[in-house]
Amino acid sequence: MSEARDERARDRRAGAQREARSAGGDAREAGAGAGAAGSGARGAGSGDKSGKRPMADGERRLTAGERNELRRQERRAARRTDNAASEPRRGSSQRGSGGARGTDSSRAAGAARGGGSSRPAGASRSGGASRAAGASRGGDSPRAGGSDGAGSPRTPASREKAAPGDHTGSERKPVTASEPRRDQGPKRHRHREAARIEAGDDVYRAGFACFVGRPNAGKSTLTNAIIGQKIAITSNKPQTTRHVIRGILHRENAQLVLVDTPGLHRPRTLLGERLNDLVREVWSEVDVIGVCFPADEPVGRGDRFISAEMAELKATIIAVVTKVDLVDPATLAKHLIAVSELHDFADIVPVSAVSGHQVQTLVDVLVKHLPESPQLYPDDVLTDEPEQVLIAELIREAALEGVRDELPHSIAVLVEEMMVENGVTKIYADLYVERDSQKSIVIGSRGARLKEVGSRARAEIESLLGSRVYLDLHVRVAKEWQRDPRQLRKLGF
Ligand SMILES: Nc1nc2c(ncn2[C@@H]2O[C@H](COP(=O)(O)OP(=O)(O)OP(=O)(O)O)[C@@H](O)[C@H]2O)c(=O)[nH]1
Repeated sequence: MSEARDERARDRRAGAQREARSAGGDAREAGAGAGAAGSGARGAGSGDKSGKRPMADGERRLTAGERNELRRQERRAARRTDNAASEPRRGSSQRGSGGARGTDSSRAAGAARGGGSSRPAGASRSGGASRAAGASRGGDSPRAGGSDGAGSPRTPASREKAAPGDHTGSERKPVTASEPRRDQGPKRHRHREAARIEAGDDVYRAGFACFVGRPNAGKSTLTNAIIGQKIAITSNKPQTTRHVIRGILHRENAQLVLVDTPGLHRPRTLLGERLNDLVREVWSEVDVIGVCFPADEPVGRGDRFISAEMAELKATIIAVVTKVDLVDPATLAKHLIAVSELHDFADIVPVSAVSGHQVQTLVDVLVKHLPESPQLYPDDVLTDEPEQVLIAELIREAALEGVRDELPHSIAVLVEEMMVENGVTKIYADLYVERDSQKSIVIGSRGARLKEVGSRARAEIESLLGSRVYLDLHVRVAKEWQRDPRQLRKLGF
């Protein structure tokens, strides 16, 4: 099955390359035309309005698809080199070196979070809430499994199929959650063993976790709060997240790879279907899943649906009650009880990503359920996402500000070209919408809105890259791109 998936992925990549190559010519022509036609559609940069670097005879710029493929190949090669270099460190000796490695990065991440205290912000809510969660599990529910997955009556069919002894920590390689651990044969459910070992032991743990939940539940904000850097964009528009983005938290005795996924939703377009497929693929590959329930909204049908979907997964499932800063303790207590009745969660953790309340506690709980494993990523890596993707996302986030109705869903961004000149990173990006009317809204009167979007995005990109940025934004119409397989491929879906 994984071979078939490999093959499909190869086909997709080859198709995307072909697509990118053929689209490259059109895009350049269209760009030149639009540039000449109206400066209103360009904005945000400073100076150098003339456009891109002149090409030498016979020279051709790589398209975004080709550049991404090149980077992917480079990353794969780098990982292979890392694997080879770290081979002697695998196994038990890994733990000692992991200790020394983890300290600084995890301290840095904590500092960046601006608090990082494991003490909950509101004493009454914090201790109370997590006790309340425990109490409601133990008291109101007949299931008393606690956090030990081994005591749980739930036994997914997939677990039964797994062959014993097929996985040891020393076999693990630095892989991404979207690239399944194919080299390991059938998977065993390591989290049971992990949960059996008390937190705070001297075991090195590493693995993948993700947050799921209805759109707008606070998944991306929580991911950023845990990683300590903005790796995922957020907005108050549902279905903001469209990419699977991995953030890596380094601790002295653990490495937690958080996979930010789009919210599961009823798909209305081909894009929606693809995003849902992506989410389910991630679910089947991670070690721990935190189902997010926003505390300020009653438990509803969507929450019940998602909780039911969890039952068949191999991962350890915990509940995360988000946005607790928005409700009073009594409302929170009721909410915790309602959540505990949805599913036999291994743990229930109330948090606020905005105030930082219990974020560290949540990290402890996630790590507790990770398997014993060697380090998966090098020390200083916070995300394995290509810069271009992060930058495109920051531009999209800026463009989402202040737009409403269907427009947020119609916006897509592709970074066409990036280069560094005299210490300035020059970025040429296209912002796609689906209709001409949307194009006028995004550009605004005399280009004012686009300029604002550019300034906001540029500030965020400068903070990401740590360098001065020149940003050239170009608005294009790609009719009905959310329903068009060709356009979707071009835009990276
Ligand atoms: N007050 C408060 N607001 C929060 C908190 N966490 C998230 N939010 C807000 O809730 C909104 C949605 O947050 P996101 O992190 O984008 O939600 P998401 O679940 O990733 O959304 P999708 O991408 O649609 O799946 C944003 O406006 C956040 O600022 C929190 O702890 N407290």
